[in-house]
Amino acid sequence: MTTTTVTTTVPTAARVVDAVKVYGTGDTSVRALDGVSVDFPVGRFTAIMGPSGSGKSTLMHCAAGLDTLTSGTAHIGDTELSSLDDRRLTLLRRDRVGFVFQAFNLVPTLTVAENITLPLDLAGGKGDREWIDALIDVVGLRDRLHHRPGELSGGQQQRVAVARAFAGQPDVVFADEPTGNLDSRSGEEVLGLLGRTVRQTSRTVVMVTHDPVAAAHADEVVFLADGRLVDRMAAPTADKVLDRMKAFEVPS
Ligand SMILES: Nc1ncnc2c1ncn2[C@@H]1O[C@H](COP(=O)(O)OP(=O)(O)OP(=O)(O)O)[C@@H](O)[C@H]1O
Repeated sequence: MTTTTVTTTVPTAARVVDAVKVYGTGDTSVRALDGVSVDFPVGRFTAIMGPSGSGKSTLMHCAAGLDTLTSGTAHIGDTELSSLDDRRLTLLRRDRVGFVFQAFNLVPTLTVAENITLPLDLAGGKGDREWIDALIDVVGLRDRLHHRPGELSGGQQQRVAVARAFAGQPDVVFADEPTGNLDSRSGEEVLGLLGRTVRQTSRTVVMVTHDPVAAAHADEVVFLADGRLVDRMAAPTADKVLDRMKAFEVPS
């Protein structure tokens, strides 16, 4: 009798391989990433954690094509980013990547509805109206569609930013400290929303955070220290993440 081993591999929405990023030259150079290989699977919510200066933002920026690696490769789906010229990289960021930043970055003169569809309007397309309609319900903003950002709470504004990030059905949404400007209750709402959007729509989120409570909303946490990937934790809880972070503080 023969046995067949079936291995199922989850496709990756984004990944970096042997990523090195050096800022500056000579004595003052900083090795912000020192040989990181990490993949962000499709349909998962991954948090990146680590002490201040460990390379979290650098990793996110390089993985998202906002910055370039010194060596190694960064991929969105099957596309290797360094193979793209500036124009194609801009199109890839526009069409296949969504962003949520700490500062909500909404356009104050546009309504909620207009802010959500802004990237699609700038791209000259209409997007998938059914998807956007469903998204408005996921983020709970149907009764605010004609309001302007200034008429919304911080948490509501970040929910608009989340809807905008997902509007074009990107391969991956990168969120950089998305709850950094929010009180804990609004932060919880936005994190719950990110988690729900991933689970209900099989989208992919990669989030940089300092906060163990925020990281606990993710499916998995990857830990950086001194520009290296040092650990991964599935099914995180705030306590487990906090314990792991405390270990970084122990002098070696
Ligand atoms: N543009 C830059 N020029 C020079 N050094 C930089 C630059 N950006 C980041 N660095 C350095 O690279 C290292 C990693 O920085 P990075 O911002 O990626 O870390 P981080 O983990 O996101 O930090 P934090 O949690 O404090 O935001 C740090 O030593 C930082 O000082």
